[in-house]
Amino acid sequence: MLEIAALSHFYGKHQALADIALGINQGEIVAILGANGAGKSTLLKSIAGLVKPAPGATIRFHGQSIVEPPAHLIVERGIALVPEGRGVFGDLTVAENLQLGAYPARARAGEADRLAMILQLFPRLAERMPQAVRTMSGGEQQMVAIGRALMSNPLLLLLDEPSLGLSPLLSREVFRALTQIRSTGLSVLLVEQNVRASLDIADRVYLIESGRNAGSGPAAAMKNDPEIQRAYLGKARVASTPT
Ligand SMILES: Nc1ncnc2c1ncn2[C@@H]1O[C@H](COP(=O)(O)OP(=O)(O)OP(=O)(O)O)[C@@H](O)[C@H]1O
Repeated sequence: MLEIAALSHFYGKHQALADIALGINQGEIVAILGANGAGKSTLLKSIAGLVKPAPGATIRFHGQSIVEPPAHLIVERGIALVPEGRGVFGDLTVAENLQLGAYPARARAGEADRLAMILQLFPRLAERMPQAVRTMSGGEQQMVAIGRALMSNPLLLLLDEPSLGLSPLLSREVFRALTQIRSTGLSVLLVEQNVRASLDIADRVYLIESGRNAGSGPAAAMKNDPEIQRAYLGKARVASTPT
Protein backbone atom coordinates (compact mmCIF):
# COMPACT_ATOMS: atom_id res chain seq x y z
CA MET A 1 0.00 0.00 0.00
CA LEU A 2 2.96 2.35 0.66
CA GLU A 3 6.09 2.22 -1.48
CA ILE A 4 9.07 4.49 -0.94
CA ALA A 5 12.21 4.68 -3.09
CA ALA A 6 15.15 7.06 -3.36
CA LEU A 7 13.87 9.22 -0.48
CA SER A 8 16.38 11.84 0.60
CA HIS A 9 15.92 14.94 2.72
CA PHE A 10 18.21 17.82 3.57
CA TYR A 11 17.86 20.29 6.43
CA GLY A 12 19.99 23.03 4.88
CA LYS A 13 23.29 21.28 4.19
CA HIS A 14 22.65 18.43 6.61
CA GLN A 15 21.43 15.27 4.89
CA ALA A 16 18.94 13.61 7.26
CA LEU A 17 17.74 10.90 4.81
CA ALA A 18 19.76 9.33 2.00
CA ASP A 19 18.11 7.13 -0.61
CA ILE A 20 15.65 5.41 1.73
CA ALA A 21 13.58 2.53 0.32
CA LEU A 22 10.72 0.98 2.27
CA GLY A 23 7.38 -0.75 1.76
CA ILE A 24 4.33 -1.41 3.90
CA ASN A 25 1.52 -3.86 3.15
CA GLN A 26 -2.05 -3.61 4.31
CA GLY A 27 -2.61 -4.87 7.85
CA GLU A 28 1.05 -4.82 8.83
CA ILE A 29 2.86 -3.22 11.73
CA VAL A 30 6.27 -2.13 10.46
CA ALA A 31 8.83 -0.84 12.98
CA ILE A 32 11.68 1.54 12.18
CA LEU A 33 14.71 1.13 14.42
CA GLY A 34 17.68 3.45 14.55
CA ALA A 35 19.83 5.48 16.92
CA ASN A 36 18.98 9.04 17.99
CA GLY A 37 19.27 11.34 15.00
CA ALA A 38 19.15 8.46 12.47
CA GLY A 39 16.32 10.19 10.59
CA LYS A 40 13.29 8.24 11.84
CA SER A 41 11.09 11.27 12.59
CA THR A 42 12.12 12.89 9.31
CA LEU A 43 11.01 9.74 7.49
CA LEU A 44 7.55 9.87 9.10
CA LYS A 45 7.26 13.61 8.40
CA SER A 46 8.22 13.02 4.74
CA ILE A 47 5.41 10.47 4.35
CA ALA A 48 2.93 12.82 6.07
CA GLY A 49 3.95 15.70 3.77
CA LEU A 50 5.31 17.85 6.61
CA VAL A 51 8.81 17.95 5.11
CA LYS A 52 9.41 17.80 1.37
CA PRO A 53 11.80 15.18 -0.03
CA ALA A 54 14.74 16.08 -2.24
CA PRO A 55 13.97 15.73 -5.98
CA GLY A 56 13.90 12.18 -7.32
CA ALA A 57 11.99 10.57 -4.44
CA THR A 58 9.10 8.17 -4.97
CA ILE A 59 6.40 7.88 -2.29
CA ARG A 60 3.34 6.04 -3.55
CA PHE A 61 0.25 5.28 -1.49
CA HIS A 62 -2.22 2.88 -3.09
CA GLY A 63 -0.46 3.50 -6.39
CA GLN A 64 -0.69 7.32 -6.29
CA SER A 65 2.22 9.67 -5.70
CA ILE A 66 2.05 11.60 -2.41
CA VAL A 67 5.30 13.50 -2.91
CA GLU A 68 3.59 16.64 -4.21
CA PRO A 69 0.30 17.01 -2.26
CA PRO A 70 0.30 19.20 0.87
CA ALA A 71 -0.08 17.55 4.27
CA HIS A 72 -3.86 18.09 4.60
CA LEU A 73 -4.47 16.27 1.30
CA ILE A 74 -2.29 13.38 2.42
CA VAL A 75 -4.59 13.06 5.46
CA GLU A 76 -7.49 12.91 2.98
CA ARG A 77 -5.78 9.99 1.22
CA GLY A 78 -5.81 8.08 4.53
CA ILE A 79 -2.49 8.69 6.27
CA ALA A 80 -2.53 9.97 9.87
CA LEU A 81 0.54 10.98 11.88
CA VAL A 82 0.71 10.86 15.68
CA PRO A 83 3.76 13.08 16.19
CA GLU A 84 6.40 12.78 18.90
CA GLY A 85 5.10 14.83 21.84
CA ARG A 86 1.52 13.94 20.78
CA GLY A 87 0.32 17.36 19.56
CA VAL A 88 -2.94 17.22 21.49
CA PHE A 89 -4.83 20.40 22.45
CA GLY A 90 -4.37 20.57 26.23
CA ASP A 91 -7.06 23.14 26.94
CA LEU A 92 -9.69 21.18 25.06
CA THR A 93 -11.52 18.15 26.42
CA VAL A 94 -11.01 14.56 25.30
CA ALA A 95 -14.29 14.74 23.38
CA GLU A 96 -13.24 17.96 21.61
CA ASN A 97 -9.83 16.56 20.67
CA LEU A 98 -11.43 13.45 19.21
CA GLN A 99 -13.98 15.54 17.33
CA LEU A 100 -11.19 17.66 15.81
CA GLY A 101 -9.60 14.51 14.42
CA ALA A 102 -12.69 13.93 12.31
CA TYR A 103 -12.12 17.08 10.19
CA PRO A 104 -11.18 15.37 6.86
CA ALA A 105 -13.97 14.74 4.38
CA ARG A 106 -13.07 11.04 4.41
CA ALA A 107 -13.98 10.93 8.13
CA ARG A 108 -17.58 12.11 7.80
CA ALA A 109 -19.20 8.79 7.03
CA GLY A 110 -19.24 6.44 9.98
CA GLU A 111 -17.99 8.99 12.52
CA ALA A 112 -20.16 7.69 15.38
CA ASP A 113 -19.06 4.08 14.78
CA ARG A 114 -15.43 5.16 14.69
CA LEU A 115 -15.78 6.99 18.00
CA ALA A 116 -17.38 3.90 19.55
CA MET A 117 -14.49 1.74 18.26
CA ILE A 118 -11.91 4.16 19.76
CA LEU A 119 -13.65 4.21 23.14
CA GLN A 120 -13.70 0.42 23.11
CA LEU A 121 -9.98 0.44 22.29
CA PHE A 122 -9.23 2.90 25.12
CA PRO A 123 -11.98 2.47 27.73
CA ARG A 124 -10.37 5.02 30.04
CA LEU A 125 -11.09 7.73 27.48
CA ALA A 126 -14.79 6.89 27.66
CA GLU A 127 -14.72 7.76 31.37
CA ARG A 128 -12.98 11.07 30.73
CA MET A 129 -14.68 12.64 27.74
CA PRO A 130 -15.35 16.01 29.52
CA GLN A 131 -11.83 16.23 31.05
CA ALA A 132 -9.29 18.80 29.81
CA VAL A 133 -6.48 16.87 28.15
CA ARG A 134 -3.70 18.83 29.93
CA THR A 135 -4.91 17.39 33.27
CA MET A 136 -4.42 13.80 32.05
CA SER A 137 -1.39 11.54 32.47
CA GLY A 138 1.10 11.17 29.63
CA GLY A 139 -0.26 7.74 28.75
CA GLU A 140 -3.83 8.97 28.66
CA GLN A 141 -2.76 11.88 26.44
CA GLN A 142 -1.09 9.39 24.10
CA MET A 143 -4.40 7.50 23.89
CA VAL A 144 -6.15 10.77 23.00
CA ALA A 145 -3.52 11.42 20.31
CA ILE A 146 -3.94 7.96 18.79
CA GLY A 147 -7.71 8.21 19.09
CA ARG A 148 -7.71 11.60 17.37
CA ALA A 149 -5.64 10.19 14.50
CA LEU A 150 -8.02 7.23 14.18
CA MET A 151 -10.97 9.64 13.95
CA SER A 152 -9.60 10.76 10.56
CA ASN A 153 -10.49 7.29 9.22
CA PRO A 154 -6.92 6.42 8.19
CA LEU A 155 -5.64 3.41 6.28
CA LEU A 156 -2.10 3.97 7.56
CA LEU A 157 -1.17 5.24 11.01
CA LEU A 158 2.30 6.78 11.52
CA LEU A 159 3.40 6.74 15.16
CA ASP A 160 6.45 8.61 16.46
CA GLU A 161 7.64 7.28 19.83
CA PRO A 162 4.19 6.52 21.29
CA SER A 163 5.59 5.01 24.51
CA LEU A 164 7.97 7.90 25.31
CA GLY A 165 7.60 8.83 28.97
CA LEU A 166 4.85 6.30 29.69
CA SER A 167 4.73 3.89 32.62
CA PRO A 168 5.26 0.22 31.69
CA LEU A 169 1.55 -0.43 32.33
CA LEU A 170 0.32 2.33 30.03
CA SER A 171 2.95 1.41 27.40
CA ARG A 172 1.58 -2.11 27.37
CA GLU A 173 -1.94 -0.72 26.92
CA VAL A 174 -0.79 1.38 23.96
CA PHE A 175 1.06 -1.54 22.32
CA ARG A 176 -1.92 -3.82 22.83
CA ALA A 177 -4.13 -1.21 21.19
CA LEU A 178 -1.81 -1.15 18.17
CA THR A 179 -2.24 -4.90 17.63
CA GLN A 180 -6.03 -4.41 17.86
CA ILE A 181 -5.80 -1.58 15.34
CA ARG A 182 -3.89 -3.92 12.99
CA SER A 183 -6.60 -6.55 13.37
CA THR A 184 -9.09 -4.09 11.81
CA GLY A 185 -6.96 -4.06 8.63
CA LEU A 186 -5.10 -0.80 9.22
CA SER A 187 -1.36 -0.56 8.69
CA VAL A 188 0.97 0.96 11.28
CA LEU A 189 4.43 2.45 10.79
CA LEU A 190 6.02 2.64 14.21
CA VAL A 191 9.09 4.53 15.40
CA GLU A 192 9.89 3.43 18.95
CA GLN A 193 12.71 3.58 21.46
CA ASN A 194 11.19 0.56 23.21
CA VAL A 195 12.83 -1.88 20.80
CA ARG A 196 11.80 -5.02 22.65
CA ALA A 197 8.11 -4.10 22.66
CA SER A 198 8.17 -3.03 19.02
CA LEU A 199 9.85 -6.28 17.95
CA ASP A 200 7.15 -8.13 19.88
CA ILE A 201 4.27 -6.52 18.00
CA ALA A 202 5.80 -5.69 14.60
CA ASP A 203 5.55 -7.93 11.53
CA ARG A 204 8.61 -6.45 9.84
CA VAL A 205 11.45 -4.13 10.76
CA TYR A 206 13.66 -1.65 8.92
CA LEU A 207 16.95 -0.46 10.39
CA ILE A 208 18.09 3.08 9.63
CA GLU A 209 21.62 4.33 10.30
CA SER A 210 22.65 7.92 9.58
CA GLY A 211 19.68 8.38 7.27
CA ARG A 212 20.35 5.22 5.22
CA ASN A 213 18.77 1.78 5.03
CA ALA A 214 20.87 -0.55 7.16
CA GLY A 215 18.82 -3.78 6.99
CA SER A 216 15.32 -5.14 7.10
CA GLY A 217 13.50 -8.37 7.81
CA PRO A 218 10.72 -10.11 9.72
CA ALA A 219 10.56 -8.98 13.35
CA ALA A 220 10.73 -12.57 14.61
CA ALA A 221 14.07 -13.14 12.85
CA MET A 222 15.41 -9.73 13.91
CA LYS A 223 14.72 -10.56 17.56
CA ASN A 224 17.15 -13.49 17.35
CA ASP A 225 19.81 -11.66 15.34
CA PRO A 226 22.95 -11.30 17.54
CA GLU A 227 23.80 -7.89 16.04
CA ILE A 228 20.30 -6.57 16.81
CA GLN A 229 20.50 -7.99 20.30
CA ARG A 230 23.84 -6.30 20.89
CA ALA A 231 22.97 -2.95 19.29
CA TYR A 232 19.36 -2.54 20.38
CA LEU A 233 18.54 -4.99 23.15
CA GLY A 234 21.62 -4.43 25.32
CA LYS A 235 22.81 -8.03 25.18
CA ALA A 236 26.58 -8.56 25.33
CA ARG A 237 28.28 -10.21 22.38
CA VAL A 238 28.98 -13.87 23.12
CA ALA A 239 32.49 -15.01 22.19
CA SER A 240 32.25 -17.51 19.34
CA THR A 241 35.44 -19.41 20.24
CA PRO A 242 36.23 -20.48 23.80
CA THR A 243 39.56 -19.25 25.12
N1 LIG B 1 14.26 21.10 11.66
C1 LIG B 1 15.51 20.64 11.59
N2 LIG B 1 16.52 21.43 11.20
C2 LIG B 1 17.80 20.99 11.10
N3 LIG B 1 18.17 19.72 11.36
C3 LIG B 1 17.21 18.87 11.78
C4 LIG B 1 15.83 19.28 11.90
N4 LIG B 1 15.10 18.21 12.33
C5 LIG B 1 15.98 17.19 12.45
N5 LIG B 1 17.25 17.57 12.12
C6 LIG B 1 18.45 16.73 12.11
O1 LIG B 1 18.24 15.67 11.20
C7 LIG B 1 18.73 14.44 11.73
C8 LIG B 1 17.59 13.42 11.81
O2 LIG B 1 16.64 13.87 12.79
P1 LIG B 1 15.35 13.02 13.16
O3 LIG B 1 14.60 13.80 14.19
O4 LIG B 1 14.67 12.62 11.94
O5 LIG B 1 16.03 11.73 13.82
P2 LIG B 1 15.39 10.59 14.74
O6 LIG B 1 15.97 9.31 14.26
O7 LIG B 1 13.92 10.73 14.76
O8 LIG B 1 16.00 10.96 16.15
P3 LIG B 1 15.40 10.77 17.66
O9 LIG B 1 15.33 9.29 17.88
O10 LIG B 1 16.46 11.41 18.50
O11 LIG B 1 14.07 11.47 17.68
C9 LIG B 1 19.35 14.79 13.08
O12 LIG B 1 20.74 14.96 12.89
C10 LIG B 1 18.67 16.09 13.46
O13 LIG B 1 19.53 16.89 14.26
